[in-house]
Amino acid sequence: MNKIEHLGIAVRDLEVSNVLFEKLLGVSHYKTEEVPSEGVKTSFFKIGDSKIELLEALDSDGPIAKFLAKKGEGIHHIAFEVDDIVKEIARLEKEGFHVLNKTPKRGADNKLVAFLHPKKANGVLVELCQEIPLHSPRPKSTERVINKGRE
Ligand SMILES: CC[C@@H](C(=O)O)C(=O)SCCNC(=O)CCNC(=O)[C@H](O)C(C)(C)COP(=O)(O)OP(=O)(O)OC[C@H]1O[C@@H](n2cnc3c(N)ncnc32)[C@H](O)[C@@H]1OP(=O)(O)O
Ligand SMILES: [Co+2]
Repeated sequence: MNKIEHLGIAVRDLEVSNVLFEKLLGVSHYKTEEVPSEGVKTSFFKIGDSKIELLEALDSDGPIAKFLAKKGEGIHHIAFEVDDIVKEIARLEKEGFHVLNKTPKRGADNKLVAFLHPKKANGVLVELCQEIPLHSPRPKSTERVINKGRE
């Protein structure tokens, strides 16, 4: 694994939390993106080499809606950047982790992602992220780039 790619934070109202995090971090979010397959609407902040992903539930039965109902707002997952997600999935399965999706899926911010169950990771939901090469087809998720200058 290379580094922490982002921290995912579950929030009830993305617009309200965007304002809060803009005040906290002193920067604006650089994009919002819906990922309907995960039942989420996200916004991303970048400070230095670190990223924060805010996650609002798009529907009432997705992972964020369930998390908010059980635990309330707060840190939902930690995401690690990897170079080869397929290799990492195989390695982590051998190490005894419970990989929730053995085939990587499209995540937000141009990533392929896979998740490890918190029950086998000290109560932490872990996301693996691999950057999708630029020449790949666009993700199916809808994307609204706020700061086009970054792309
Ligand atoms: C935007 C795309 C992507 C990106 O590119 O960054 C994302 O970040 S998407 C983020 C949302 N998607 C996911 O979280 C997908 C992976 N998660 C899951 O598959 C499920 O949430 C789960 C982890 C398997 C749990 O689902 P389920 O078993 O249906 O829910 P329960 O509420 O019954 O929980 C069981 C058990 O696990 C504990 N739990 C649940 N979520 C978390 C969490 N985020 N962190 C720590 N623990 C968690 C929950 O409390 C239950 O524990 P017990 O009550 O002790 O049984
Ligand atoms: Co994430």
